[in-house]
Amino acid sequence: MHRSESAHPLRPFVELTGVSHTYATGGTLAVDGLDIRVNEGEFAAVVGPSGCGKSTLMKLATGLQFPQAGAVVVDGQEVRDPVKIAGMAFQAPTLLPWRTTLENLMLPLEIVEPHRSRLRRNKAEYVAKAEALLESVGLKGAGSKFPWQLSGGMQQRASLCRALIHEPKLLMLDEPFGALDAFTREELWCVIRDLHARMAGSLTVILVTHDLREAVFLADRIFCMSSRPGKIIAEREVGFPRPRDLEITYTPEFSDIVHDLRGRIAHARSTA
Ligand SMILES: Nc1ncnc2c1ncn2[C@@H]1O[C@H](COP(=O)(O)OP(=O)(O)OP(=O)(O)O)[C@@H](O)[C@H]1O
Repeated sequence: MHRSESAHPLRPFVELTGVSHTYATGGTLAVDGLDIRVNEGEFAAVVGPSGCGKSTLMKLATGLQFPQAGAVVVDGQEVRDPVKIAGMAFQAPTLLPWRTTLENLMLPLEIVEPHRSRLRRNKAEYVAKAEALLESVGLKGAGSKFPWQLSGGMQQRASLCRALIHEPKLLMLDEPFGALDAFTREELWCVIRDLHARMAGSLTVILVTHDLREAVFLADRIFCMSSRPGKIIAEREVGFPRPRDLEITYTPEFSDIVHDLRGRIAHARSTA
């Protein structure tokens, strides 16, 4: 069933209202009058010209930066500290080279409560969970390897597992597949599609990407940002039913949406 047909009413999960943020270093006004609302369980994508403030939006939504104006609310709470219910994955997988893959996955559990207090007593249970996650992304048996023994695509899969190990309600993906070749990237689209589907409406995802095909394949809703200072200039629902197959990326309907988004970003760039 497509999410918009769900029997449950949509609940806003991430809400930024009238948000403006200037970085202290350099005094850059990164976003101004930014309004965005992502509903619980939704897969949202954010696209826009380079440097328009997409990563800033992610930092504001997760409490890594705080706005000078406007409100940031996640899961009904105003954001005042780093958001612990969020998992994050970035373009660089940022795995620690001196830890095995499994030990890298366990890292959030050493920090985030209630897992932190439970970890020592329930180690075997957590290790089993980490191994099951690795298996679900095609990395069965890779837990004992060090990150430098894995390919870039494998490292990014492991990094996705690390972002999910503490069962976050919110997954923030900032260009996670940007450094990968086209085939590996498409493989990972399917991995993330399946991870999101398995969470059955309990995992909200926000994906920042330059790849418009990626946004249209994965997202329920796409937000398009203006040039800096960034704000949302267009919002579009993607109605393809789920589960989606890579074949949809070759349909005229798919190309029409990509084309429309491309036009909006080109226009935003030219009016900067
Ligand atoms: N920590 C920081 N300190 C100072 N300025 C920053 C910082 N982070 C970002 N900026 C500035 O804020 C603006 C928006 O940056 P941001 O990284 O949010 O854009 P982006 O849309 O994610 O960029 P890209 O598409 O190139 O990844 C840029 O001008 C950038 O130089």
